[in-house]
Amino acid sequence: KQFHLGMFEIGKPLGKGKFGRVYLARERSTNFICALKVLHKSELQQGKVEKQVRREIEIQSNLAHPNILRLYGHFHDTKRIFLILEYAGKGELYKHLRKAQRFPEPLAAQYIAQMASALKYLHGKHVMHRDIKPENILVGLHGEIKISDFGWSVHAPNNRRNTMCGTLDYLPPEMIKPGREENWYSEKVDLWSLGVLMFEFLVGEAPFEDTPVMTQRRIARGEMTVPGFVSAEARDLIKRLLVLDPAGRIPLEEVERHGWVLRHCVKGERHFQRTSGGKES
Ligand SMILES: COc1cccc(-c2nc(Nc3cc(C)[nH]n3)cc3ccccc23)c1
Repeated sequence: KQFHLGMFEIGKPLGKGKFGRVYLARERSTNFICALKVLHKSELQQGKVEKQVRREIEIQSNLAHPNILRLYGHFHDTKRIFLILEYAGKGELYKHLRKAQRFPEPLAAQYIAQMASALKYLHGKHVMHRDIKPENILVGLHGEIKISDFGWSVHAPNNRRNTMCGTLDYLPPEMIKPGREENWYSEKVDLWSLGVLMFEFLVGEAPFEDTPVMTQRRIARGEMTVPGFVSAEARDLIKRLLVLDPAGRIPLEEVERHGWVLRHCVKGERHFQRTSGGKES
């Protein structure tokens, strides 16, 4: 299907990410609501991220999962690239996390179950995200979460060296310590990040948060303490994800049937549950 700008009625700007602005949009012929991400080719060239954007488009357009933001299509004009993305009505998860400071365990467990389901789907296609963090997760109208921003995802294995920018908090030890780079590109990196995400949901800050040098050292040694208010079952799952040896991390199938997750998640639909007083799905 060929898309072009004239097909869309552009609505309010939703916000701007690192390399582009996002607008609410409606496709005229179908009245379909979506989010239009506008990237300026010049900015991408300066940031040397054209390849990353091409990869994001190639990977995300082939994915269809309720907890992964859909990329319906893309088009470009002389100056800009446009991504036609699924619209997630409740915006960025990290804003909800900051506002709430930390999530109640039942809500955190539902989010972790949805993440595990999405990661299982991704890993089944030999795609790993490699940049799981609250900033890259959006919230849909019914409270379901959607992984977005596949800029760092790759088809395993991949031997591109990636200059990391942004927070170190979510990096697994195998990407901190030099050597044995084949570990860099196993899907197990997403399991570590899932553990960091779970900790941040429950505690309100990342487990190894510190100065950059100290963060790297604490990650490499797996030095973190889980506060007392975190339940024993949640602590158990965090400890099974934040394992230095990638091979020792609990597999996603076991995350989904861990006591802490099962206790808070109703059987059946994993990608969303009504939490605010709605009927159980
Ligand atoms: C930096 O803040 C940004 C940046 C980009 C988008 C939002 C934002 N996005 C969405 N939904 C989206 C975004 C995409 C790609 N699909 N669905 C909803 C919101 C609601 C309130 C405020 C902000 C929102 C924020």
